[in-house]
Amino acid sequence: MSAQIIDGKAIAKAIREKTKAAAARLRRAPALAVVMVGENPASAVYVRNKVRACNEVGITSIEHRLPQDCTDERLLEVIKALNEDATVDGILVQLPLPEHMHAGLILETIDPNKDVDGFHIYNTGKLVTTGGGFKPCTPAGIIELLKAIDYPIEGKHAVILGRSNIVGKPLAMLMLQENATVTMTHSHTPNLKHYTLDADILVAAIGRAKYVKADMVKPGAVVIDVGTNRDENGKLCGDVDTQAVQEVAGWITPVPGGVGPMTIAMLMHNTLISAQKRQNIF
Ligand SMILES: NC(=O)C1=CN([C@@H]2O[C@H](COP(=O)(O)OP(=O)(O)OC[C@H]3O[C@@H](n4cnc5c(N)ncnc54)[C@H](OP(=O)(O)O)[C@@H]3O)[C@@H](O)[C@H]2O)C=CC1
Ligand SMILES: Nc1nc(=O)c2c([nH]1)NC[C@@H]1CN(c3ccc(C(=O)N[C@@H](CCC(=O)O)C(=O)O)cc3)C=[N+]21
Ligand SMILES: [Mg+2]
Repeated sequence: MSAQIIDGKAIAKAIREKTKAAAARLRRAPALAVVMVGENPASAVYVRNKVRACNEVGITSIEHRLPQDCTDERLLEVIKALNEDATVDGILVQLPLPEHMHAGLILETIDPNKDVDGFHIYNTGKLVTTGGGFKPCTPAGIIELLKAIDYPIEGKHAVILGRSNIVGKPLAMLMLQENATVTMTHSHTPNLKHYTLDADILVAAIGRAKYVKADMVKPGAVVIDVGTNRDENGKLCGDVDTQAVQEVAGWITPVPGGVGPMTIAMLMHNTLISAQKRQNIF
């Protein structure tokens, strides 16, 4: 048996095209401010990909680069100015921030109505209660991938490896909304395999290269690989041992070309929604 590959690149492209068409109907192009502090090389790649997507979709991108030794106060000034700038629809502060800064505090100063990452506690609160806020891009992109392959989430057992605030936890909430039965696991979970072998949908978001092996996966399962790691040869790889697992799984996302492009497509989508709201489209 060999899994079908979920083509995140193609699905993301379709979302960007829809976003582009809708953005062109606005009075003013949506604008996204991307703030990057320091010189993290991985962050630089993602920021470049985000700016490229903005250009393609017709979103104005505003890049702010601050030095590694930037203070919380300086970054807060930049965010305050962006909050007050009526032409800015989305604000994204690239994570991780340097060690000496207080990321939690900083994220709470972004105007929740411009928080297109969906990381502010206001949007987190909406996510767990009524819905309607900005949904974090990676989890939202994963739900879109499952919809694109017409996979019925309702009643399925979704097992999530990793409980970060940006992937694992918000994804659990979205899966619950879709009526999955959700199991969250983390580094203190004993006998992980016990859970993964029962998963209809297995999501790996732990940051460990090729950690998920074929003997951990139920035959026919949908395997979603969020990991963005480097293998022993410095090559980009996921949290899943793709080559082995694709012999067991029913569906699998590749790295690159799976979840990563969806994260960026959903960021474009969220920025569009923000601009539409600001321009009273709905
Ligand atoms: N493609 C994309 O768009 C994105 C990719 N990523 C990638 O996804 C990966 C995860 O990132 P992120 O969500 O930020 O996670 P973090 O690095 O913040 O946290 C990792 C999580 O995995 C858990 N964990 C670590 N080892 C194990 C293990 N052996 N078994 C079970 N759980 C484990 C940790 O548990 P504990 O809480 O107990 O420490 C923690 O909850 C990274 O590779 C990152 O680069 C991230 C965001 C977007
Ligand atoms: N405020 C904030 N928001 C984020 O959304 C955010 C963040 N900080 N910090 C880091 C993580 C990680 N992340 C990725 C985005 C795109 C790819 C992506 O495009 N991946 C490509 C490959 C890219 C490459 O070649 O390295 C792919 O999988 O095909 C990966 C990872 C967003 N994150
Ligand atoms: Mg990917």
